[in-house]
Amino acid sequence: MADTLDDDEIDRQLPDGWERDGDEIVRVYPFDDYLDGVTFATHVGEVADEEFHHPEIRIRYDEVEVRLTSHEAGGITETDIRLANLFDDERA
Ligand SMILES: C[C@H](O)[C@H](O)[C@H]1CNC2=NC(N)=NC(=O)C2=N1
Repeated sequence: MADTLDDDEIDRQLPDGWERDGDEIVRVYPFDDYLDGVTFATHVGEVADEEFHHPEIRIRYDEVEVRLTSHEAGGITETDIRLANLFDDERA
């Protein structure tokens, strides 16, 4: 099981655009078109399933919110940081 990161490690490793919210990291991705957000959410889901590490995804009419935490570890781990970067690549 992965070890959780401490506060300093999280602050140092959090990718640009992501914020910490308790035991989760979160990013909101804006979209002009609702279906572009839906497509992005699908790509996030595909990456998550490939990596077997699953975020919470909330699709709103003009944005998609993605939340990551490592449930089994009980906090934020390197896996969450890695997935955050992978999701950002899907947006690029
Ligand atoms: C049983 C447990 O859900 C699985 O081992 C995997 C699936 N996806 C997961 N996703 C996340 N975010 N955290 C986990 O600990 C996790 N565990």
